Amino acid sequence: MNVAKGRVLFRTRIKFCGMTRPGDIRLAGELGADAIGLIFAPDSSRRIEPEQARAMREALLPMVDAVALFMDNPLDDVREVVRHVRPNLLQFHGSEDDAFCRSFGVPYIKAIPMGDAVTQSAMSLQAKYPAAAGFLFDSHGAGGSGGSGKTFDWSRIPDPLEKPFVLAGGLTADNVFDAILATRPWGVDVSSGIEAEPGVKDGECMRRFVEEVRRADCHQ
Ligand SMILES: O=C(O)c1ccccc1NCC(=O)[C@H](O)[C@H](O)COP(=O)(O)O
Repeated sequence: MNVAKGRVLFRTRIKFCGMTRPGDIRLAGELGADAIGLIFAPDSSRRIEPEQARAMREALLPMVDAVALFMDNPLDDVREVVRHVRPNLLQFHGSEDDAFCRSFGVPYIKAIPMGDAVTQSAMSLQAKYPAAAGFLFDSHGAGGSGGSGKTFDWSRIPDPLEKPFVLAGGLTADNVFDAILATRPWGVDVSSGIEAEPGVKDGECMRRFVEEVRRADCHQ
């Protein structure tokens, strides 16, 4: 049991992002991932179309969430995905404001860029996104894409946060143990670190990643 900053954390959630193949989605569930990310950001090399996503959603095992990821997509894009894919959670990675993100009637998390010299305080983030279910701290700079495979300085994560946060950016089986002990996140998110190539996941990397998260959770 991890107690960090007065919070009792029993299990670090795992999101495998940038899934493009049904077999990878099924394996993610079998290995113990809590969520899979489907990317609809216009310029992503991992982008899929709503029709593909709908079929892939059927590969999801019970009790595994589908997260739909957007980056300044038009309103109708998001509406189409919400209607046809029925995601459990939305992730907004661009300049979307709280009113836009909350308007779809689905819980959302907001990606926060940590690649710039200055980051926002916990208080300002919570004031800016009052309806967010949580934040995802990632290594991109303002306006940048995710899925970079690069880490950021984990000591810069705003604290104290009232909302749960997910740590992302360059995580792998080789650094996720240290990342969890350093930041005690609600969850961890990975894309490049479990891939053979963009969008093509590697089962052994996925398995090792989950194993290392579990090892961190058992660490006193
Ligand atoms: O992954 C992408 O291709 C992507 C493109 C544009 C906006 C966001 C994107 N991904 C966001 C994610 O949540 C990634 O999982 C996150 O950035 C971590 O990626 P990685 O550093 O490759 O593990």
